[in-house]
Amino acid sequence: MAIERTLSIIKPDAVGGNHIGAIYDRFEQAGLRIVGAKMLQLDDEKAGGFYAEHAERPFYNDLKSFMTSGPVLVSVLEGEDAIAKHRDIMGATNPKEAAEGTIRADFANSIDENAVHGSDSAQSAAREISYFFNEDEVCPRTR
Ligand SMILES: Nc1ncnc2c1ncn2[C@@H]1O[C@@H]2COP(=O)(O)O[C@H]2[C@H]1O
Repeated sequence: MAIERTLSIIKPDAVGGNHIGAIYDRFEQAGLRIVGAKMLQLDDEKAGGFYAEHAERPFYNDLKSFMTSGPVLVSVLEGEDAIAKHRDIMGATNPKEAAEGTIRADFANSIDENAVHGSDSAQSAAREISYFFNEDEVCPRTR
């Protein structure tokens, strides 16, 4: 299987709930390596640009308000089949539909405040990683 990179966001609800360590633990237990990380306070423009594909959706303004309501932790995860693996660990977008034991089942309360985001394809991973990280801010493991 191919080694891939994917973008992870731990959203304001999960950062505020002090769940960063628990969520990182799930990534690492699944064999994903954290190769880039930073905490950011997004503003309306930065959050809106990230979610530009949803600009016409009815939830876009609420999504921007939520994503700017507190800091987020953005990370680059690397590993075999990382994009699909990360999405499996997160669970369904709507936590009410998320499988037992997934991050959203355990840490999210609603589809609007759903704890985490992950890239959904190789193309979106490339765009989303470069949206938040310069090349020299991603550090391949050397040991
Ligand atoms: N009906 C909806 N469909 C998809 N995403 C939604 C919907 N309503 C709110 N959202 C939020 O919009 C976000 C867009 O991508 P995320 O994977 O970060 O998670 C999504 C949800 O938190």
